[in-house]
Amino acid sequence: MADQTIIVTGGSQGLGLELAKYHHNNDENAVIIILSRSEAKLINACKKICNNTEFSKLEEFDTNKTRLYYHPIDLSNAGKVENLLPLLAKLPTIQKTYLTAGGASVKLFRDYSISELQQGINMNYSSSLFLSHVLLKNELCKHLIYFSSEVSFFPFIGYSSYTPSKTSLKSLVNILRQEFPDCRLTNVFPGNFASEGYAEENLTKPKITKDIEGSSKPISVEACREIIINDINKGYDDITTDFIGWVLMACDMGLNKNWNYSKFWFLQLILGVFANLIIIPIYMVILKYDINKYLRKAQVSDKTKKQ
Ligand SMILES: NC(=O)C1=CN([C@@H]2O[C@H](COP(=O)(O)OP(=O)(O)OC[C@H]3O[C@@H](n4cnc5c(N)ncnc54)[C@H](OP(=O)(O)O)[C@@H]3O)[C@@H](O)[C@H]2O)C=CC1
Ligand SMILES: CCCCCCCCCCCCCCCC(=O)[C@@H](N)CO
Repeated sequence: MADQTIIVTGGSQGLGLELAKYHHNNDENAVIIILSRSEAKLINACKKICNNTEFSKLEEFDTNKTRLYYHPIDLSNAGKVENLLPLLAKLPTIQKTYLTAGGASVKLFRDYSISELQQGINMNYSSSLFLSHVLLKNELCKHLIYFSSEVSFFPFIGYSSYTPSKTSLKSLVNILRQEFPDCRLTNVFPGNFASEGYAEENLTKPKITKDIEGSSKPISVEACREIIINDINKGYDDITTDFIGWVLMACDMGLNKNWNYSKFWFLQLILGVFANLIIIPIYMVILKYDINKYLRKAQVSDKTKKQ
């Protein structure tokens, strides 16, 4: 019978669904719980995870019946997340919680509505913040896995509603590592991978953003999951999923960095010093030139549209 629990937020699609599927197939003594906002999407995801066999609502928890559960919730709603406590407290030991919920809407800052900016904070920061609080405060989970992004090492044009929240997550994890030394806290910084969310963000992504992030070619969701699980199993806690992500992490020096948490960290240290001295200053000059050229062009086409 199942004697442990694995929770996946954002488990209704993309990487979250893939992680839930992986653990459902590979950890036979684990209860899997997926959380996200849309009940219809969650039910669909459960069908994919268990090949249309048994699954149930979290309120009807009974390990004799099934080990796959779903629970629709907006994780950016602090009150609703706090009300999860009685449901979480009666589960078998929570071994892992993947805080995968999140997503990007990618545009120029001036093109967002105020509510889109609010959504960016809700989806990418609050949705992980509040659940972390409930789990850590009540000592309910042994290992939390956060999903930031490579962009948290390098903020650039197009991601203004997203990057600041992902950088906040990175900062939060560094603080929590100090306060909760007995709980394992992993921070994943993925590069592009081909999820449903990625396909959608590409519909509005400005050309300049596509050009800058070109070196992070999208990998498949399965490949991304494999890298993350392998690295977690090897004991790494700051994880990137492609080469450029590893380089950007190396460039992101400072008091926050837990150097020995990442792969080939000593090489990162040397590269970081060298890049901060020479490569980055040159790259920033070129980047500024490219962005200004793009903005001038965008302005010209705006004006012609208005005429
Ligand atoms: N794809 C990529 O290239 C990259 C992705 N990432 C990050 O990795 C994570 C997974 O990405 P990906 O698989 O692309 O994501 P998707 O956009 O494909 O899926 C996002 C998931 O999060 C859920 N979700 C969103 N907001 C909330 C909320 N407020 N409460 C509860 N659930 C919510 C969605 O379900 P519902 O709509 O039903 O709520 C959905 O299940 C995200 O955090 C993303 O920012 C990082 C770097 C690159
Ligand atoms: C030494 C200096 C070199 C600088 C090179 C700069 C390359 C930048 C690559 C950034 C890739 C970002 C991928 C993650 C995007 C993401 O999180 C979204 N797709 C979310 O869905």
